[in-house]
This record gives sequence, C-alpha cells and structure tokens, in this order.
Amino acid sequence: MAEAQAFVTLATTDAYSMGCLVVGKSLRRHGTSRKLVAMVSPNVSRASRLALEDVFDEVVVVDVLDSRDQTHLTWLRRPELGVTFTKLHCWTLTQYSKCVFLDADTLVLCNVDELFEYEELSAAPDPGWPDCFNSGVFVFRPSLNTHTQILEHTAQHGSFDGGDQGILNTFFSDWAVKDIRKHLPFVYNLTAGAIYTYLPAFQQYGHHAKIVHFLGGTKPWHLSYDPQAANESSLRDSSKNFQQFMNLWWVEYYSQRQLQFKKDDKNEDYSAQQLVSPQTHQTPSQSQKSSTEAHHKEMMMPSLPLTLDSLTISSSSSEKSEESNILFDVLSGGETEETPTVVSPPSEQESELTEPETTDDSATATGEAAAAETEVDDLEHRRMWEEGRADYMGKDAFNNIMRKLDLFLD
Ligand SMILES: O=c1ccn([C@@H]2O[C@H](COP(=O)(O)OP(=O)(O)O[C@H]3O[C@H](CO)[C@@H](O)[C@H](O)[C@H]3O)[C@@H](O)[C@H]2O)c(=O)[nH]1
Ligand SMILES: [Mn+2]
Repeated sequence: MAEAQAFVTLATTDAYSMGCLVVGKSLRRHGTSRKLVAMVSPNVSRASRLALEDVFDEVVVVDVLDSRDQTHLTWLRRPELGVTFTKLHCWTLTQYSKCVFLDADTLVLCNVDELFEYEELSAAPDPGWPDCFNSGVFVFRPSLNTHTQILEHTAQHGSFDGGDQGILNTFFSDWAVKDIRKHLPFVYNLTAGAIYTYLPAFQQYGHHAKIVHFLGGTKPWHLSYDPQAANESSLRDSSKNFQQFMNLWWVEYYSQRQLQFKKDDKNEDYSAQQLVSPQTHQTPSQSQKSSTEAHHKEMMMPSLPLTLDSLTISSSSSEKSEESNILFDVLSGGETEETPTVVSPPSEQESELTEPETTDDSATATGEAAAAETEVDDLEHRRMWEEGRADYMGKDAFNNIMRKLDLFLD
C-alpha cells in the first residue's frame, strides 16, 4: 500500500496555473515535508507546465470533466465552475495514501502538514452555508473505488450547485453531524468573504489564519499588486485586510527562492534547506536561470508596478524587529539577479511580461549591505518564519509590511 502523502491542486487554464504556482511556492516556503502534485488539463500551456514543474514534484495531466449543468451554475452565477468536476480526479492519485486538496486560489501562510492527521473527508465549513463544507481545502484518501462511486453518484444525482462542492457535500452527506473531528478549523480555509461578513471575528482570530482562500469570481491574478490600496483611508477595514492578503499573494507569486530549493535539492528536506542563508546558497545554474526566465517571459502576467528585488529592507539596528526581518525574507525572495525588476504594464495586444528594466545600482548596493549586516538575525527569524511562528498576519506585522512598501515606493 502507498505510504506517501501529498498536497494536490488543480488548474485547467493558464490563469489558474498562476494560482497553483502560488499554492506550491507557499507550501515550500513553509517547509512542507509532503509531496506536491499539480493536476492540469491538456490545454494548459507548455510554459505553465514547465513553471509548475519547477515547484511541484508531479504535474499530472487529467481530462477535463465538465458538468454542463447550466441551470445550477446560473443560480450560482458562475458559469465557469462546471469544470471543477475535474477536481474529482484527485481520487485517482493512488500512489499516495492520503492527500490534502487545495484550490488553486488558496495561499498557505504557515506549515500546515498537521492536516495529514485528519481523516477523509475532513474540510472546513462553507461560510455561506456552514452545514456544507467548502471544497477548497479537504483531506482525502485516493481510491479508484471511491472515485468510481463519486462519479456514479454524480451521474445519478448531479450537483446542487453545479460544481464539485455540491457533489462532494451530497456524497459525504453526513459531514455536518457525524464526526466533529472531520471539521477543519476555519483558519485552514479562511475565505475572504468572512472578513466582510464578520469583521470582529476576523480581528479576534484572523492572526491565526493558516490558509487564505480567494473564493468567488475575483481572483488575485485578476487584480494587480497595489500597496497603496491597503492603506487607503477611505477603505473599510475589511477591504484593507482583503487587499493585504491579495498583496501577499503577489509577493509569493514573484518570490524566487523556492524554485532554487526545488531544483537543487529535489526530494530533500526543504525545511532544513531553508535555514541556509541567502549568501551561502549555490548560485543557480545557467539552465535553471534560463528556465525561470523563460517562465517569466512566457507566463501571462498582469502588471506589477513594483520592483520586488529592490525591496531589500534596509534595517537600521533601531528598526530591527521580527517583522522587518520576515519582510526581508518575503520580499527579497532569493537571488536578486534572477527576479524581474521593473515590470511595466502590458500593452493591450501584449499580455506577456515586458523585459525587466535595469535595476538602480545604488539602491541595490545599499540593500545588499543591509542584508549582509542582518544575516545572523535573518537566519533566526527565517527559522521562525519557516516554522510558521512568524505571526505576520498580526496587525503590526502587516502594518509594518505596508509601511515598508510605502517607504520604498515613495
Ligand atoms: O476554470 C477553472 C475553474 C476552476 N478550476 C479549479 O477548480 C477550483 C475551484 O474553482 P474556484 O474558482 O476556486 O471556485 P471558488 O470560487 O472557490 O468556489 C466554490 O465553488 C466551487 C465549485 O463547487 C468549488 O470548487 C470551490 O472549492 C468553492 O470554494 C480552482 O481553485 C481551480 O483549482 C480550474 O482549474 N479552472
Ligand atoms: Mn476556490
């Protein structure tokens, strides 16, 4: 019997592949010891697949299953969700004994390997109808038998919402009442909507968030990075919080470090590797570099009006705090020469990433000196960050991040 365990995600388009990339990178950042699997449909471009192969242990091609259930999907006002039936193929991954499925629109904020202690089918309540579970994050056991049963169930009963969530909730129909141990805490599937509907609860418990889920029609890849928006005084607090998660998604999207770990240390203990300081990293080989560059050129990217690699935080000793070190870690994100610098907004005709412009030498030099100075502290703080003890969702941490970004961008 298979012993290995894996996190699994899915993309049937290049846009959702961007989401998968962030899911994979955020899992690696937090030192998961489990395998990473991306299921993609045959129409996903080669460039997207290559990018995913940099991060995931396996990129598995699966056929698209489509509900074509327009009536129900129209109720949900999401005609595109029929394709989420494809998710049901995750039960065929029988090379793994247990898996955790993560929607492509999720972002992992700390190590969540403890999810593998849960049994099939464990999931968090859906905020819209808490007696249903949300199918964006769930624990399952691959089994061809279960796969067939679910497909038969689907053929017979359809899906009450037109998507996979409707099917899975009627298939695992006793989830609401049978076994409370199969109810994942909401912090494993914190939906953006909950921030709006119950802000005081978010303020009380939000800093325990472990996985954010950008449920709904607007995904992070539809919006661009906007450090100002999160500080807009006219915005309600809930919108600010949402924007901050959105910005964090972009920071992860552009981070480079995980790619090197995957390439250099495939199948090694990533958490141990991540304790290595940036200065002692092996320089990425030319082939790695060109594959990453190719990915950046070929992947469709919305505009990112930000110079991420220049965002090295100059931390004067008086300013040193856990948050600023974490920020250093998040934003510096790896070898500077590899990260795209200035990303110009794509023109109407051209959706590809525009060639990076030259970096401001003096800014980079100052940044590097500061980075070297704080190396020792960075290691310790990085370790805490990797262990998920960073609490960067805490108010101060986030304010600090936004303040630093604003300072830089001014
Ligand atoms: O064109 C698509 C649409 C979806 N997906 C995948 O399917 C997942 C679910 O779609 P998503 O757009 O994330 O749906 P949600 O907005 O999260 O809506 C809810 O409803 C869906 C349909 O029931 C469930 O799959 C979700 O888990 C549930 O959160 C995505 O994350 C992707 O992994 C694709 O690959 N291509
Ligand atoms: Mn989703």
